[in-house]
Amino acid sequence: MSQWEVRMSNSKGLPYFFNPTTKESSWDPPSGFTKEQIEQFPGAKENLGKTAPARPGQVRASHLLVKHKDSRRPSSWKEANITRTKEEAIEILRGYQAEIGGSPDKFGELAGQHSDCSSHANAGDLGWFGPGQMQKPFEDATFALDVGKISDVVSTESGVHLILRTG
Ligand SMILES: Cn1nc(-c2ccccc2)cc1C(=O)N[C@H](Cc1nc2ccccc2[nH]1)C(=O)O
Repeated sequence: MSQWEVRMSNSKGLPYFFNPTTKESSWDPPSGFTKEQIEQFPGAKENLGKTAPARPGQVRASHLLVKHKDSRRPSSWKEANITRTKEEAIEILRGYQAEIGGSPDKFGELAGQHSDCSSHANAGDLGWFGPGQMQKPFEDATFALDVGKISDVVSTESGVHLILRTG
C-alpha cells in the first residue's frame, strides 16, 4: 500500500496529506481509506485536527513585567524611579506566579494591577508579533509555549517577565 503521511504546512499552519512515494500532496484525505486507516498514517496523531493560527508565523501574548534597577528603563506607570534589585524583582514575580496558579483570567487581572509595562492597561496583552519584533529571550519563550500556557520567569533587558501565550 503506498504509504501516505500527515505533515504540517509551515506557511499555512495546517495539516496536509503527502505521499513520499508518488510525491502527491493534498489538503484532503486521499480516497480509498477508512477514517481509522487515516488516523494510523504517520504524523496523523500529532497533526490532524490542528487549526491554523490566526496569523501564521505570528504569536500573541500577554505578560506581567517586574522591572529592577538594571532594567533598560527603570521607570514605569507605577514607579518613577525603580530601585529594587533583580533578585528582589524575581521574588515579587514568584509571588504573582503563585497567585496566578496557571489561570489565564487571574494572569490578566494581576498584569493589569502590577505589570511595570504600559501594556498593563491592556491586561498585559501585547497583541500579535512575529520573529524579530520582541527581545530575543521574550520571543523564544513565547514561541516555545503552547497557547493558554504561562512561562516560568523570563529575563530580558526590560526586567523579569511572566508570559501567557494567547494566540
Ligand atoms: C513591546 N511593548 N508593547 C507595549 C504595549 C502593547 C499594547 C498596549 C500598550 C503597550 C508596551 C511595550 C513595551 O516595550 N513596554 C516597555 C516594557 C517592556 N519591555 C518588553 C520586552 C518584551 C516584551 C514586552 C515588553 N514590555 C515599557 O513600558 O517600558
